[in-house]
Amino acid sequence: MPDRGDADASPIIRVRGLINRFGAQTVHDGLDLDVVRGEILGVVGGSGSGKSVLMRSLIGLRTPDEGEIQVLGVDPRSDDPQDRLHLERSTGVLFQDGALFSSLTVGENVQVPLKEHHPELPESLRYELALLKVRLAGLPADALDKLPSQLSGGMRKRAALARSLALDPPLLFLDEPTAGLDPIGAAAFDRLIRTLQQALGLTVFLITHDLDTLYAICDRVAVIADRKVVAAAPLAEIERLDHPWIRDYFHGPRGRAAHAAAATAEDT
Ligand SMILES: Nc1ncnc2c1ncn2[C@@H]1O[C@H](COP(=O)(O)OP(=O)(O)OP(=O)(O)O)[C@@H](O)[C@H]1O
Repeated sequence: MPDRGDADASPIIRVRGLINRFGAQTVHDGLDLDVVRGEILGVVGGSGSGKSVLMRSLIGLRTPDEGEIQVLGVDPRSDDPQDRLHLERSTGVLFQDGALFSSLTVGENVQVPLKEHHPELPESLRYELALLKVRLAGLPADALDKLPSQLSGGMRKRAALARSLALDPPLLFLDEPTAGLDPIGAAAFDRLIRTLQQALGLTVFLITHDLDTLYAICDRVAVIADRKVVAAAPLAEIERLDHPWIRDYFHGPRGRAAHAAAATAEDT
C-alpha cells in the first residue's frame, strides 16, 4: 500500500529533478518544488517559462523526461489504476478556458464527474449536489439549467470551478483563473477562491500572471525562471530577491501598482 501522503507534515505535492523537453527545447531542467498542505501557492514566470507544462506533469497529462513527482503520495503517471483513481477523485482542475462541455447545461457539466465516479447515486441526489456546488461557486440557482454560451465569462469560470469541486477534492489546480476577467470580476473571483480554500481546507496550485491575485490571496509564490523554480516563498521574501526576472516583474510599474493596492486594502 503506497503512502498516499495522508500524514499532515508531508508536502501534498513534491517534485524533484523534473526535466521536460520538447525536441531540442528544454523547458524544465532539474526543477524542484514542494506544495504545502493547506496553502495557496501562486506560480509565476515569464510567458513560455513552463508553468502549464508543470501543471500538466502534476495532473498526469504529461510524462516527464526525468525526475520524480508525488501528488498526494502518488506518482501521477502511475500504472496502478487505484493510484490514478485516488488522484482523479482528490484533485480538481480548472483549465484556462474553463473547458466546459458546450452542449451540456451547467448542472450537467457539474454532474459529469459525479456520474463517472459515483454512478450509484440517484439522479435527484446528483442534481442536489450539482446545485450545491454551483451555489458554492457563487452562481445563482438558475444558472444550473443554462448552457455555457448563455453565461458571461466570469460566470463560466465559476461554473468550471463548480465542476472542479464536484468530488470535494482537497487539492485544486487553477490555470490563470482570472485571465480575461475585468478587474472587479477578477477581484471577486480571487475572494471566492480564498473563501473556498479556508472553508473547505483546500490546497491550491494557482498559475497566474495577475499580480493583484498574488498580493490578495497567495500564501507563497513559486517563481519559474531559467528552467527551474528559482524561489518559493512568501511574497515579502520574493520581492527582496535579486533576480533579474523577479526585479522586472515585481518592481516594474504593474508590480508597484499591485503592491500599493494591496497595502491600501490592508489599511482599510
Ligand atoms: N505539446 C508541446 N509541444 C511542443 N512544445 C510545447 C508543448 N507544450 C508546451 N510547449 C513549449 O513549452 C514551453 C512552455 O510552455 P508553457 O505552456 O508551459 O508556458 P507557460 O509558462 O504556461 O506560458 P504562458 O504564461 O504564456 O501561458 C513553450 O515554449 C511551449 O511552446
